[in-house]
Amino acid sequence: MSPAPPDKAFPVSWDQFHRDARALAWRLSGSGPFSAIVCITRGGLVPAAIISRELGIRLIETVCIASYHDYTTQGGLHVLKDVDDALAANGGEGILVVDDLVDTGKTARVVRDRLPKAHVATVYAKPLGRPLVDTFITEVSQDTWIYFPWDMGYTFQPPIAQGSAG
Ligand SMILES: O=P(O)(O)OC[C@H]1O[C@H](OP(=O)(O)OP(=O)(O)O)[C@H](O)[C@@H]1O
Ligand code: HPA
Ligand SMILES: [Mg+2]
Repeated sequence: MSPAPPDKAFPVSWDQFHRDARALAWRLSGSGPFSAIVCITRGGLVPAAIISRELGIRLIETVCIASYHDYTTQGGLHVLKDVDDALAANGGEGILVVDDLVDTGKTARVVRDRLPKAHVATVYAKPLGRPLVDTFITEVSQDTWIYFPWDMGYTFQPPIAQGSAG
């Protein structure tokens, strides 16, 4: 049986995401210099674009990992594309790994095992995954689902008095 979906919702607008990703870049500006970004697709693509612009990092590599196949349910972890061997050669020293969030930490663990000396950064973090990241901006509880702007659209909201869940 699938685990219950998280109780709470944390919707993030494009404006909010841009602010939070830029705040992450500010925080990271004291930790570099970084020679390249390794972005965990797909979710890491958006913060990686913002951070690369802010920190002037133009060498961007991807590691392509998928595990949430059915909305909020995590399945087996699939590494669809690994990091380039040349970048991983010295354990990832001087490399910045970027993702949108860390939840259980399973995705970040795979990348850490591959790049043990890299600096791992996410915009959002949940408690189980938090030990796997070096830098993040906002923590939400484990029973919260983060709704990213690229996953959402505008829909009618019933008034609170008519039983809107909020
Ligand atoms: O800490 P974890 O429990 O491993 O979860 C975090 C990962 O889950 C999501 O990716 P997903 O597998 O949904 O793929 P996507 O980035 O292509 O949406 C998210 O973008 C992180 O990469
Ligand atoms: O809270 C989340 N939101 C979106 N994608 C995710 N992938 C793992 N956890 C989450
Ligand atoms: Mg992802």
